[in-house]
Amino acid sequence: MRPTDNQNDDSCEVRVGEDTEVLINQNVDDLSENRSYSRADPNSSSSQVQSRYWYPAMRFSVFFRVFIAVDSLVTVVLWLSGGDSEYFIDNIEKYHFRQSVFDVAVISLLKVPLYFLLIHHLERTTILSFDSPQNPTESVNRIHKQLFIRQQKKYIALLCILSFLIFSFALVKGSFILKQVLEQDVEFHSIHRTYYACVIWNIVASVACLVLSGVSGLAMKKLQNQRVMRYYNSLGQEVDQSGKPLATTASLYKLFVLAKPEAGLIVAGSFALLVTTAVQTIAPLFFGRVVDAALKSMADLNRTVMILLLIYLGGAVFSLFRSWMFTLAGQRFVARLRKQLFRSIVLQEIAFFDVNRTGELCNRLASDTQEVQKAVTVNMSMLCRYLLQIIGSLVLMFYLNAALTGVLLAIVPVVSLSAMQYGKFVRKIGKLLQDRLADGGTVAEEALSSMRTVKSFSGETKADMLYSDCITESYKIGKKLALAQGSMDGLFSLLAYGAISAVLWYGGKLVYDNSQDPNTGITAGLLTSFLLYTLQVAMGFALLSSLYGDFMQAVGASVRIFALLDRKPDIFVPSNPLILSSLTGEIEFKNVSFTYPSRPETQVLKGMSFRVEPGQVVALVGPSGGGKSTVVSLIERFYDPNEGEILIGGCDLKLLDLTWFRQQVAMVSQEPTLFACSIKENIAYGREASMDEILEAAKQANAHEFVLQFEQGYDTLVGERGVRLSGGQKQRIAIARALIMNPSLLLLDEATSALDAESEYLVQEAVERAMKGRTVIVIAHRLSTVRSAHKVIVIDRGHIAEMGTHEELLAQHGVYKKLVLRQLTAGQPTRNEDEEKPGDLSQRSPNSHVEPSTDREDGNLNSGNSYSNDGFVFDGDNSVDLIDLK
Ligand SMILES: Nc1ncnc2c1ncn2[C@@H]1O[C@H](COP(=O)(O)OP(=O)(O)OP(=O)(O)O)[C@@H](O)[C@H]1O
Repeated sequence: MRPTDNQNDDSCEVRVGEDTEVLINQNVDDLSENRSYSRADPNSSSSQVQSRYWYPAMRFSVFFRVFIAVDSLVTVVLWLSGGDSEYFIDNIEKYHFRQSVFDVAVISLLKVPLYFLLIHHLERTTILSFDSPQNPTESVNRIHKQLFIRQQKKYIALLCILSFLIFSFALVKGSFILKQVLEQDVEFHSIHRTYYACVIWNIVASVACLVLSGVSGLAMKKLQNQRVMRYYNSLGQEVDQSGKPLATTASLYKLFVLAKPEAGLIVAGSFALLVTTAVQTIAPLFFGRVVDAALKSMADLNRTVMILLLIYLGGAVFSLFRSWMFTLAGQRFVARLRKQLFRSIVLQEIAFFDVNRTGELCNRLASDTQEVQKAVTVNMSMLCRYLLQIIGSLVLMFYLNAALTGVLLAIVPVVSLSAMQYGKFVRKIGKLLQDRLADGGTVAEEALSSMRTVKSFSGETKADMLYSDCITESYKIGKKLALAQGSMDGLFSLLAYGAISAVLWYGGKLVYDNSQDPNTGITAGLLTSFLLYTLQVAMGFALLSSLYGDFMQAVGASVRIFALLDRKPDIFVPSNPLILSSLTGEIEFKNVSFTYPSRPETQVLKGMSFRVEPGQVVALVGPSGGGKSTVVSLIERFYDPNEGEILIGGCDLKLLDLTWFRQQVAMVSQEPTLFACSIKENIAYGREASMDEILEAAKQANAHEFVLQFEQGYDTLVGERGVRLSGGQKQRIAIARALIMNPSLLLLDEATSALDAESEYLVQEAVERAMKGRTVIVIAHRLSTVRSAHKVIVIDRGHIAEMGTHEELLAQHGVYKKLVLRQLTAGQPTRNEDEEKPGDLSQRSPNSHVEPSTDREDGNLNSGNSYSNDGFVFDGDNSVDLIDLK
């Protein structure tokens, strides 16, 4: 951590509590609670880290303020609830010190702002008087410290005086009233009992305030130990001291904020829900009435059943409406959430995809979003419904028979506590199950998307076993979940039926009492209603308990969703990105070092420096794993270097507008990936293009001929990753895709894959055409490419081993010469010549050594001669027999 910048503006930001932010303006230059410094790594977007002190929400000043607010509320409620309105008005109009508490209420209302103000200033001056151990150079100077301490004392004194005055008043008033009560003064009319309570409460509260004011000085000192330093990057994300974003926490509240746009639908659904719940709550009452009516007369029975039917009809209409609104809200919510989540994922930096598996990310999009959707809509509606149903039923049960309800309620706490424990348990097992299922999903995704590789290695059984293992694991957890759920369901049933039996017994006794004496006990109809309510309450509790589990699962899913949603791409974005007037293709690597974030212990590039002039063709060669592709990835700015600079046209690549820059650059890789759409759409992937432009690009890339041979021409679908095209065809479409961008800088990873001679010739010709008039950086595998390059850079283990033209490097008798010799010695004709291809400047297999062919010495590797494709080695410093070219 390197402090660089003391924010010497006139404001000092002090974050107080979790969600309280206090901005204090002051004219003290050298004091700041809000400091910023740069991280050692300047490449991250979060390199500018700000630190702030946070004070806990549960602290003295908050407690004091809450107490004052509660005190005032209690006093006012006691005052307002004292007697009828006439008595109340009398107390104000004919105010009497010993008969009225009007003065107490007014004082308690007035003291709220006074206390709040004093407590606020006391806390503020205390905070300002603290030194900062984080940065002693920014500590408060002595004069200011004294000043703040003096102010702090002044506020404590004011608090004590205020509390003392209020206490004295309360005590005097209380004493007067007590004296009159004790002396049984004839002139004293006994006041309403809530007024007595008000006076007593006032005395107790004022004593408490006096004590709190007295200890406020001590409590304020504790603030210094309670404060916590928190760090934020320039995006406002909380980070640790090294600048890494902290894991996101999720809460149900955050989830509901996410569902805000659906508030209208949810409110409409909730209204319908209220009506349906009311219907369900009233219905049992009518069941009882039906029983009693049946015992009276047919007319009574018909009328009661008709009313019941009408009530049910209304309930059904609103039930339809409720279900429609909530389902619609859920669908809208999940669609939006998935879009947001996908956007957030695709915006992440490439390093993120090095460590996060595709299958897992797809799972977040599919199943986690589903869980969350269920929680905020369906589960939420069920929660409200069952809660209302339980409350409504209980109220009606009290109304029907309080004693019977008491019997039932004795069992409720046991059920609720078990439900909570059950929810926790289910949440834990549910999360495990989700994780295992996600693993299974990833394995399946991997296998299915690489079906050709799986089949060519006869890997069906292996893939099958891998997937089976994952599913078996999830099944084992599922078994536990089933047992837990089953046993808990059994326990709940036992409790519910136990409650019903108890109610039945006691209710039966009351019905029996009623049959003996109609003035006692209850009727059979009332018992029926009561039993139905009991069932309703028991069912409500049972369903609520399962909802708790669902909510907890949703919280688990939302933690993962928010971690993705809130994640800011860890790539530096300049506040004013630059767009150059033109991209000449001039590139300079200045002492660039790089380590992949996913493998921090291995430095891949070590202080690499080179220049590429505009219009040059630069070939990167070297042993496998040396770092050639990494150089290309850094130029594409998939990653930022850890040290050094990459200059594009003299400007730091990090300062350029990334979207603009990438539009000027095109990449053709060895094994290009096409998208599962038409050829036309694949060629125009980088930008909107007319059909003429597409045709022109395809012609340039030698693709036009073969595309026309397809029945559907440019509308032919290429299949997933272009699987319906041959290797050479895919490469030519990829070249067309690059050409249509008319890039100033072309990045090429020359194909080494086995193409037939004709196809290879066509690809090579297209590549050569594409290279004309552009700056090109090519990871070269062919001698012909290297020979025609303006500059050859030999990269070995992250260093530039050699640099120069082909001829210069050959003259050096170094790594490059070895490399060329290996290629030349690699072209041993094999028995099955038709299937084999020319050598490769960066292949590995330690194979044969043969006499160089004349064609190859000429650099003409595309003559149609066939050589062993893997007959060439360069693997670090492996020694091989060298044939001196001379
Ligand atoms: N995404 C990645 N995460 C971690 N390490 C990586 C990543 N990509 C490459 N590496 C490692 O970086 C080193 C250089 O790899 P790079 O692909 O740049 O070599 P290369 O010279 O292009 O090799 P090849 O010619 O075989 O393609 C290798 O050790 C490789 O394992």
